[in-house]
Amino acid sequence: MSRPKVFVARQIPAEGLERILAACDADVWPDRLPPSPDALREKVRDCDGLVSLLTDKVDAALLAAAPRLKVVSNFAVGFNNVDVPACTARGIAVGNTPGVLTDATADIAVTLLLAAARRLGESAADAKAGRWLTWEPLGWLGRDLGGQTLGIVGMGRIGFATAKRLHHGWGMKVLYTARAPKPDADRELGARQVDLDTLLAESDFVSVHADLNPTTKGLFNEARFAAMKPTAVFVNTSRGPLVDQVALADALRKGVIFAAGLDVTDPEPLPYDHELFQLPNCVIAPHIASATVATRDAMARLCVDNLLAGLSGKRLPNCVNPDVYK
Ligand SMILES: NC(=O)C1=CN([C@@H]2O[C@H](COP(=O)(O)OP(=O)(O)OC[C@H]3O[C@@H](n4cnc5c(N)ncnc54)[C@H](OP(=O)(O)O)[C@@H]3O)[C@@H](O)[C@H]2O)C=CC1
Ligand SMILES: O=CC(=O)O
Repeated sequence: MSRPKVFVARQIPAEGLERILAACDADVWPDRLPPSPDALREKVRDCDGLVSLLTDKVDAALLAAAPRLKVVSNFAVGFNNVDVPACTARGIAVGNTPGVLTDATADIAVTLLLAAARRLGESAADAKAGRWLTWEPLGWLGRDLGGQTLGIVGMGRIGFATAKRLHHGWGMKVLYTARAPKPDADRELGARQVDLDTLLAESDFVSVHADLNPTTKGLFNEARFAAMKPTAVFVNTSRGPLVDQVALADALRKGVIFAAGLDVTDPEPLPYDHELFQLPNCVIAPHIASATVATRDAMARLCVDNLLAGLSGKRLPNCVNPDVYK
């Protein structure tokens, strides 16, 4: 029997790649930069399976070019790069990698929150550039976390893990928005579900963890930043398009909010001359929240489990479109 044909859209950790190569006829994109849409379409033409990354758009045009495709295994928990309804309509199962990156991502949310609150990016840059003149009582004053109010927008896995760290570690009070109540968060953290207006008005720190979907796209606009405290710190580790970046830059420049920490932007990479990079009260990481050795290994395991299950006609262990089995 012939082996399934698979395109792997980038190098992934070796353990995962070895399992794919052992079971499939696999073509692995060798470059550091992603394949262009045209190259991706060409590569999947006769493939049964695709390992995609969040930088690869899996849309109707791609699916039309891949008549044999049975499974798309996304190497990420977020799957906004995949047109899931189009995959379902074609009977293509879509997999993602939830859970194994929750802790690493929550760690970066807390890191950015601290860095923004304590002006770490700005002060470290000043020190490196020769602007560390002396110890100053009024130099680089930031904001304390202890006992402050944290607003979690999207109390899913990563939102909960972030809230746990900040509640248990810094005694923060937790407010959250969610589409359904989260009894675990209420019980374990004494968290309170509120509407977004209340969260923005009452929170000292706002951390965004909702996935990118039609209800969250552009959620953080001029009015939402204006509704926050002038002392507020805003953190986004979810997806760039949840934020209107012109409005964010304005809010940071005018002191509408105190500071921001971002792991995600729109576009990615953010051009190095973008205004957000020029603002001293904005800390930007290049989408590194899941970037630990152990986390990327674990993501590779889940991703390959999904791929191999889909190729053999089995239910994916982590399937984002279970309707495909109806
Ligand atoms: N920076 C990085 O490297 C990483 C980024 N991410 C991003 O983080 C996101 C979250 O991941 P994860 O926590 O595992 O996913 P989850 O699905 O567990 O959490 C997302 C939560 O957002 C909620 N939500 C969706 N829309 C809204 C809304 N309009 N208002 C309030 N809440 C809403 C969902 O509610 P409901 O329960 O009702 O669906 C869900 O609870 C990913 O989708 C991805 O975009 C993830 C990993 C790494
Ligand atoms: O952004 C990363 C993800 O896994 O989603």
